[in-house]
Amino acid sequence: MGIAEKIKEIEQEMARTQKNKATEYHLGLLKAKLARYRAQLLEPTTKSGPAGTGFDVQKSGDARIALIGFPSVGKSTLLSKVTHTASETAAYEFTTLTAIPGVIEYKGARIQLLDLPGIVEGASQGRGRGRQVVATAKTADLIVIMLDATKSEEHRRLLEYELDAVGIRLNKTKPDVVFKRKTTGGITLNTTVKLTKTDEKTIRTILAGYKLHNCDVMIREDITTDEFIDVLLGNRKYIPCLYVYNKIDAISLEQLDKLARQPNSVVISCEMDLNLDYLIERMWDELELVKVYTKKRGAHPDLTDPVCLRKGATIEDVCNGIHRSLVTNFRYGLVWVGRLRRNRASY
Ligand SMILES: Nc1nc2c(ncn2[C@@H]2O[C@H](COP(=O)(O)OP(=O)(O)OP(=O)(O)O)[C@@H](O)[C@H]2O)c(=O)[nH]1
Ligand SMILES: [K+]
Ligand SMILES: [Mg+2]
Repeated sequence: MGIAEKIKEIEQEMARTQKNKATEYHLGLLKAKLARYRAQLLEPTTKSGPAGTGFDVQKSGDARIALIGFPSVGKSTLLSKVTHTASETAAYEFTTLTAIPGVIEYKGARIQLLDLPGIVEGASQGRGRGRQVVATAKTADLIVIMLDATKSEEHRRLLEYELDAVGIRLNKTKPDVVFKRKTTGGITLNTTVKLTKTDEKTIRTILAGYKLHNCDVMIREDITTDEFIDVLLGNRKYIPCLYVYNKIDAISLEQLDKLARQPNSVVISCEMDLNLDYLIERMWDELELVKVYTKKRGAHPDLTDPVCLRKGATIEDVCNGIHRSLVTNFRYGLVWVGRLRRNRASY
């Protein structure tokens, strides 16, 4: 049996199993097993080219946004509208066959927008382009899930599933759990909050399932069993996501209103140029870029040429943003903080 079939089997068993206190333990075991198989899926399998790696497009600019969606939702149309790059668009599916980078210039930042081939259900398990698309999504600072407003709402869930399967966690923060492996001493499990979504027994079962018999675990958040497995596997990517509904020119006002009210969602029409400026503004907000201006002693700062960095950037990142060699000779810096964005940069 291949890994894909094993995964399917476990998923079916999980679906069959009723969720209650008595089955929590069993479900925990299944989840651990499932996560292990999925991890295997991502490992290179053959000598002929590494499986699970993305398209070979250089990251450039201050941040990368990946366009993920079913075929023909209008990804290439969007790229052609908001960047100077033209990507082929057509009414047939799978028009785009590789990653096409374009650049959005906005508020002094250069943001790379990656047009990607459309994906369908099962992309994360396949060996072909779908796998490459989801692997590329993993390298993005923001994922735009693009949807056709005229099509089924189900598409959104299917795409989320495919991204989840390769370890991408959308619009989530890393669980607040400290996990340390040791060589002896058994398991020390501490919690600072009451666990309502999982319990100690399940946690211990999962640790045993991973043959982790010596470790320190400190749980500081009311996590789920899945989130605990994420911590153990450690290779999860926590990436912000915007849901973009295109082709609103083809739906009723009533439908439009419903879509627009969903969290993290933007409604647009590429064809009729509706809401595209607002989309760029929202993408910029989601990236939480911080602009750093450099200043010579006794002079005003140069406001024309900022160094753009992601939220959480350090002084070292600023140095590296200016020149690779700067950080080795760097002794101290003076920092003035202007208007802070929603989430502040830490220095
Ligand atoms: N009605 C309407 N049609 C649109 C809109 N945007 C794009 N389209 C049409 O949708 C079709 C597919 O557009 P593409 O940009 O090729 O879609 P894609 O997502 O890149 O497709 P693949 O590369 O095949 O995955 C084309 O016929 C476009 O003209 C829109 O806002 N409204
Ligand atoms: K198309
Ligand atoms: Mg395309």
